Amino acid sequence: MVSIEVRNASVDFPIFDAKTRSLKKLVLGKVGGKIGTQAKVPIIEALQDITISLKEGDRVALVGHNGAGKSTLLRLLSGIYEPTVGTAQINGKIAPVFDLAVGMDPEISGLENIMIRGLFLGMTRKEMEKRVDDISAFTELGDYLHLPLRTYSTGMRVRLALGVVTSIDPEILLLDEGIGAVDAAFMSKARDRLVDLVRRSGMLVFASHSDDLLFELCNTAIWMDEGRVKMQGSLREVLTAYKGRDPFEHMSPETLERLGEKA
Ligand SMILES: Nc1ncnc2c1ncn2[C@@H]1O[C@H](COP(=O)(O)OP(=O)(O)OP(=O)(O)O)[C@@H](O)[C@H]1O
Repeated sequence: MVSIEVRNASVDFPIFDAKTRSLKKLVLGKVGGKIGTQAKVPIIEALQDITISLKEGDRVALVGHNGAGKSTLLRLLSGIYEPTVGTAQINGKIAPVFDLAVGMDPEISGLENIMIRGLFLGMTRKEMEKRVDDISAFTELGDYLHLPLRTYSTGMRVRLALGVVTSIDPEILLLDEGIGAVDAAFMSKARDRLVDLVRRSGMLVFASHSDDLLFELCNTAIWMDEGRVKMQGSLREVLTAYKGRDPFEHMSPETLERLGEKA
Protein backbone atom coordinates (compact mmCIF):
# COMPACT_ATOMS: atom_id res chain seq x y z
CA MET A 1 0.00 0.00 0.00
CA VAL A 2 1.39 3.38 -1.01
CA SER A 3 1.66 5.89 1.82
CA ILE A 4 3.72 8.74 3.25
CA GLU A 5 3.81 9.49 6.97
CA VAL A 6 5.95 12.39 8.11
CA ARG A 7 5.87 13.17 11.83
CA ASN A 8 7.30 16.33 13.40
CA ALA A 9 10.17 16.29 10.94
CA SER A 10 12.77 19.03 10.63
CA VAL A 11 15.67 19.39 8.21
CA ASP A 12 18.59 21.67 9.09
CA PHE A 13 21.54 22.64 6.96
CA PRO A 14 24.59 23.59 9.01
CA ILE A 15 26.63 26.31 7.29
CA PHE A 16 30.17 25.49 8.35
CA ASP A 17 31.87 28.23 6.37
CA ALA A 18 29.56 31.13 7.33
CA LYS A 19 30.71 33.99 9.53
CA THR A 20 28.43 33.79 12.55
CA ARG A 21 28.63 37.47 13.33
CA SER A 22 27.52 38.64 9.91
CA LEU A 23 24.77 36.04 9.88
CA LYS A 24 23.52 37.26 13.22
CA LYS A 25 23.14 40.70 11.71
CA LEU A 26 20.98 39.34 8.93
CA VAL A 27 17.41 40.54 8.87
CA LEU A 28 15.46 37.95 7.00
CA GLY A 29 13.04 38.99 4.32
CA LYS A 30 9.98 37.10 3.21
CA VAL A 31 12.03 34.75 1.12
CA GLY A 32 14.01 31.79 2.43
CA GLY A 33 14.17 29.50 5.42
CA LYS A 34 14.88 30.58 8.97
CA ILE A 35 18.48 31.03 9.98
CA GLY A 36 19.21 29.81 13.52
CA THR A 37 22.26 31.34 15.19
CA GLN A 38 21.99 29.83 18.67
CA ALA A 39 24.30 26.90 17.93
CA LYS A 40 28.05 27.33 17.35
CA VAL A 41 27.58 26.68 13.67
CA PRO A 42 24.79 28.70 12.03
CA ILE A 43 22.09 26.54 10.55
CA ILE A 44 19.38 27.09 7.99
CA GLU A 45 16.19 25.59 9.35
CA ALA A 46 14.85 24.58 5.94
CA LEU A 47 11.98 22.47 7.34
CA GLN A 48 10.49 22.69 10.81
CA ASP A 49 8.04 20.41 12.53
CA ILE A 50 6.45 18.97 9.39
CA THR A 51 3.59 16.50 9.88
CA ILE A 52 2.03 15.14 6.69
CA SER A 53 0.00 12.02 6.02
CA LEU A 54 -0.62 11.01 2.40
CA LYS A 55 -2.37 8.00 0.96
CA GLU A 56 -2.92 6.31 -2.39
CA GLY A 57 -4.72 8.60 -4.86
CA ASP A 58 -3.53 11.86 -3.30
CA ARG A 59 -2.36 14.44 -5.84
CA VAL A 60 -0.74 17.17 -3.82
CA ALA A 61 0.37 20.59 -5.00
CA LEU A 62 3.21 22.13 -2.99
CA VAL A 63 2.99 25.92 -3.10
CA GLY A 64 4.91 28.69 -1.35
CA HIS A 65 7.34 31.54 -1.96
CA ASN A 66 10.94 31.04 -3.06
CA GLY A 67 12.90 29.35 -0.30
CA ALA A 68 9.78 28.22 1.59
CA GLY A 69 11.02 24.63 1.68
CA LYS A 70 9.18 22.91 -1.20
CA SER A 71 12.23 21.34 -2.82
CA THR A 72 13.66 20.33 0.53
CA LEU A 73 10.37 18.63 1.41
CA LEU A 74 10.41 16.73 -1.90
CA ARG A 75 13.95 15.60 -1.14
CA LEU A 76 12.89 14.49 2.33
CA LEU A 77 10.04 12.48 0.77
CA SER A 78 12.40 10.89 -1.74
CA GLY A 79 14.83 9.78 0.98
CA ILE A 80 17.65 12.02 -0.32
CA TYR A 81 17.53 13.91 3.00
CA GLU A 82 17.00 12.30 6.39
CA PRO A 83 15.06 14.35 8.94
CA THR A 84 17.32 16.00 11.52
CA VAL A 85 14.53 15.36 14.04
CA GLY A 86 11.23 13.52 13.64
CA THR A 87 10.46 10.70 11.22
CA ALA A 88 9.60 10.20 7.57
CA GLN A 89 8.12 6.85 6.53
CA ILE A 90 7.65 6.29 2.82
CA ASN A 91 6.01 3.12 1.48
CA GLY A 92 6.09 2.72 -2.31
CA LYS A 93 8.36 2.88 -5.33
CA ILE A 94 9.47 6.49 -5.71
CA ALA A 95 10.24 8.30 -8.95
CA PRO A 96 11.93 11.59 -8.11
CA VAL A 97 11.76 13.97 -11.08
CA PHE A 98 13.54 17.06 -9.83
CA ASP A 99 15.70 17.93 -12.75
CA LEU A 100 15.11 16.60 -16.23
CA ALA A 101 18.86 16.60 -16.95
CA VAL A 102 19.84 14.36 -14.02
CA GLY A 103 20.95 10.89 -15.03
CA MET A 104 21.71 11.87 -18.62
CA ASP A 105 25.15 11.07 -20.08
CA PRO A 106 26.31 13.44 -22.86
CA GLU A 107 28.68 10.89 -24.36
CA ILE A 108 26.16 8.13 -25.10
CA SER A 109 23.34 8.12 -27.64
CA GLY A 110 19.80 9.31 -27.07
CA LEU A 111 18.55 5.72 -27.22
CA GLU A 112 21.03 4.60 -24.57
CA ASN A 113 20.09 7.57 -22.44
CA ILE A 114 16.44 6.51 -22.62
CA MET A 115 17.39 3.16 -21.08
CA ILE A 116 19.69 4.60 -18.41
CA ARG A 117 17.25 7.28 -17.34
CA GLY A 118 14.42 4.72 -17.13
CA LEU A 119 16.51 2.46 -14.88
CA PHE A 120 17.36 5.48 -12.72
CA LEU A 121 13.62 6.14 -12.32
CA GLY A 122 13.02 2.61 -11.03
CA MET A 123 12.02 0.74 -14.20
CA THR A 124 13.53 -2.62 -15.19
CA ARG A 125 15.47 -3.14 -18.41
CA LYS A 126 12.65 -5.33 -19.80
CA GLU A 127 10.04 -2.68 -19.05
CA MET A 128 12.15 -0.03 -20.78
CA GLU A 129 12.75 -2.23 -23.84
CA LYS A 130 8.99 -2.41 -24.33
CA ARG A 131 8.66 1.37 -24.14
CA VAL A 132 11.61 2.56 -26.14
CA ASP A 133 9.80 2.71 -29.53
CA ASP A 134 6.94 4.72 -28.09
CA ILE A 135 9.33 7.15 -26.39
CA SER A 136 11.39 7.53 -29.58
CA ALA A 137 8.27 8.35 -31.60
CA PHE A 138 7.12 10.87 -29.01
CA THR A 139 10.43 12.76 -29.09
CA GLU A 140 10.32 13.15 -32.91
CA LEU A 141 14.12 13.11 -32.82
CA GLY A 142 14.49 10.57 -35.65
CA ASP A 143 18.09 9.66 -36.51
CA TYR A 144 19.38 11.97 -33.80
CA LEU A 145 18.52 9.21 -31.32
CA HIS A 146 21.63 7.36 -32.53
CA LEU A 147 23.93 10.34 -31.95
CA PRO A 148 25.56 11.30 -28.63
CA LEU A 149 23.46 13.51 -26.40
CA ARG A 150 26.10 16.28 -26.52
CA THR A 151 25.05 17.01 -30.11
CA TYR A 152 21.48 17.87 -29.00
CA SER A 153 20.07 21.33 -28.42
CA THR A 154 18.55 22.10 -25.00
CA GLY A 155 15.04 21.63 -26.37
CA MET A 156 15.96 18.27 -27.89
CA ARG A 157 17.30 17.09 -24.53
CA VAL A 158 14.09 18.15 -22.84
CA ARG A 159 12.05 16.18 -25.38
CA LEU A 160 14.07 13.08 -24.65
CA ALA A 161 13.90 13.50 -20.89
CA LEU A 162 10.18 14.24 -20.92
CA GLY A 163 9.56 11.23 -23.16
CA VAL A 164 11.20 8.94 -20.62
CA VAL A 165 9.69 10.54 -17.54
CA THR A 166 6.16 10.33 -18.91
CA SER A 167 6.57 6.66 -19.84
CA ILE A 168 7.30 5.26 -16.37
CA ASP A 169 4.89 3.63 -13.88
CA PRO A 170 5.73 5.11 -10.49
CA GLU A 171 3.89 4.42 -7.25
CA ILE A 172 4.95 7.77 -5.81
CA LEU A 173 5.73 10.53 -8.29
CA LEU A 174 7.65 13.51 -6.90
CA LEU A 175 7.83 16.37 -9.40
CA ASP A 176 9.76 19.60 -9.05
CA GLU A 177 8.70 22.45 -11.23
CA GLY A 178 11.51 22.34 -13.80
CA ILE A 179 9.16 20.46 -16.07
CA GLY A 180 6.95 23.55 -16.36
CA ALA A 181 9.79 25.40 -18.07
CA VAL A 182 9.49 23.51 -21.33
CA ASP A 183 8.85 25.10 -24.73
CA ALA A 184 5.12 25.81 -24.92
CA ALA A 185 4.37 23.96 -28.16
CA PHE A 186 6.04 20.77 -27.01
CA MET A 187 4.54 21.09 -23.55
CA SER A 188 1.05 21.04 -24.98
CA LYS A 189 1.95 17.74 -26.66
CA ALA A 190 3.57 16.45 -23.47
CA ARG A 191 0.63 17.54 -21.35
CA ASP A 192 -1.63 14.62 -22.21
CA ARG A 193 1.17 12.20 -21.44
CA LEU A 194 1.83 14.00 -18.17
CA VAL A 195 -1.83 13.81 -17.20
CA ASP A 196 -1.79 10.09 -18.05
CA LEU A 197 1.36 9.56 -16.04
CA VAL A 198 -0.17 11.20 -13.01
CA ARG A 199 -3.35 9.12 -13.43
CA ARG A 200 -1.50 5.86 -13.37
CA SER A 201 0.84 6.77 -10.51
CA GLY A 202 -0.41 5.96 -7.02
CA MET A 203 0.45 9.34 -5.56
CA LEU A 204 1.77 12.69 -6.78
CA VAL A 205 3.51 15.50 -4.91
CA PHE A 206 4.20 18.42 -7.28
CA ALA A 207 6.06 21.61 -6.37
CA SER A 208 5.25 24.31 -8.87
CA HIS A 209 4.53 27.99 -9.36
CA SER A 210 2.45 27.21 -12.47
CA ASP A 211 -1.27 27.40 -11.66
CA ASP A 212 -2.24 25.79 -14.95
CA LEU A 213 -0.29 22.63 -14.29
CA LEU A 214 -1.46 22.48 -10.69
CA PHE A 215 -5.12 22.76 -11.77
CA GLU A 216 -4.59 20.01 -14.27
CA LEU A 217 -2.72 17.56 -12.08
CA CYS A 218 -3.56 18.14 -8.39
CA ASN A 219 -6.61 17.94 -6.13
CA THR A 220 -5.18 18.88 -2.73
CA ALA A 221 -2.45 21.31 -1.69
CA ILE A 222 0.09 22.10 0.99
CA TRP A 223 1.21 25.70 1.47
CA MET A 224 4.77 25.94 2.75
CA ASP A 225 5.98 29.11 4.46
CA GLU A 226 9.40 29.62 6.08
CA GLY A 227 9.95 25.89 6.35
CA ARG A 228 6.59 25.14 7.95
CA VAL A 229 3.27 23.82 6.68
CA LYS A 230 1.07 26.90 6.78
CA MET A 231 -2.06 25.26 5.39
CA GLN A 232 -3.28 21.92 4.00
CA GLY A 233 -6.57 21.40 2.20
CA SER A 234 -8.25 21.23 -1.20
CA LEU A 235 -6.36 22.86 -4.07
CA ARG A 236 -8.94 25.61 -4.35
CA GLU A 237 -9.00 26.46 -0.64
CA VAL A 238 -5.24 26.58 -0.33
CA LEU A 239 -4.60 28.53 -3.55
CA THR A 240 -7.28 31.03 -2.60
CA ALA A 241 -5.63 31.65 0.78
CA TYR A 242 -2.11 31.71 -0.68
CA LYS A 243 -2.95 34.11 -3.52
CA GLY A 244 -5.57 36.16 -1.71
CA ARG A 245 -8.13 35.47 -4.45
CA ASP A 246 -9.93 32.46 -5.88
CA PRO A 247 -7.97 31.41 -8.98
CA PHE A 248 -10.93 29.32 -10.18
CA GLU A 249 -13.29 32.32 -10.03
CA HIS A 250 -13.23 33.36 -13.69
CA MET A 251 -13.07 29.94 -15.24
CA SER A 252 -15.81 28.80 -17.57
CA PRO A 253 -18.28 26.21 -16.23
CA GLU A 254 -16.85 23.70 -18.76
CA THR A 255 -13.31 24.16 -17.47
CA LEU A 256 -14.50 23.89 -13.87
CA GLU A 257 -16.34 20.70 -14.67
CA ARG A 258 -13.29 19.23 -16.40
CA LEU A 259 -11.19 20.07 -13.34
CA GLY A 260 -13.79 18.55 -11.05
CA GLU A 261 -14.60 21.89 -9.38
CA LYS A 262 -17.97 23.47 -8.65
CA ALA A 263 -18.78 26.83 -10.28
N1 LIG B 1 21.81 22.33 0.35
C1 LIG B 1 21.43 23.40 1.06
N2 LIG B 1 22.29 24.01 1.90
C2 LIG B 1 21.90 25.07 2.64
N3 LIG B 1 20.68 25.62 2.60
C3 LIG B 1 19.79 25.07 1.78
C4 LIG B 1 20.10 23.94 0.96
N4 LIG B 1 18.99 23.61 0.24
C5 LIG B 1 18.04 24.50 0.59
N5 LIG B 1 18.52 25.37 1.52
C6 LIG B 1 17.76 26.46 2.17
O1 LIG B 1 16.55 25.90 2.63
C7 LIG B 1 15.48 26.81 2.45
C8 LIG B 1 14.40 26.14 1.64
O2 LIG B 1 14.85 25.96 0.30
P1 LIG B 1 14.03 25.17 -0.82
O3 LIG B 1 14.94 25.01 -2.02
O4 LIG B 1 13.46 23.95 -0.24
O5 LIG B 1 12.87 26.21 -1.15
P2 LIG B 1 11.75 26.19 -2.29
O6 LIG B 1 10.45 26.43 -1.62
O7 LIG B 1 11.89 24.96 -3.12
O8 LIG B 1 12.13 27.47 -3.14
P3 LIG B 1 11.94 27.82 -4.74
O9 LIG B 1 10.49 28.08 -4.97
O10 LIG B 1 12.78 29.05 -4.86
O11 LIG B 1 12.51 26.66 -5.51
C9 LIG B 1 16.06 28.06 1.79
O12 LIG B 1 16.31 29.02 2.82
C10 LIG B 1 17.38 27.59 1.21
O13 LIG B 1 18.32 28.63 1.28
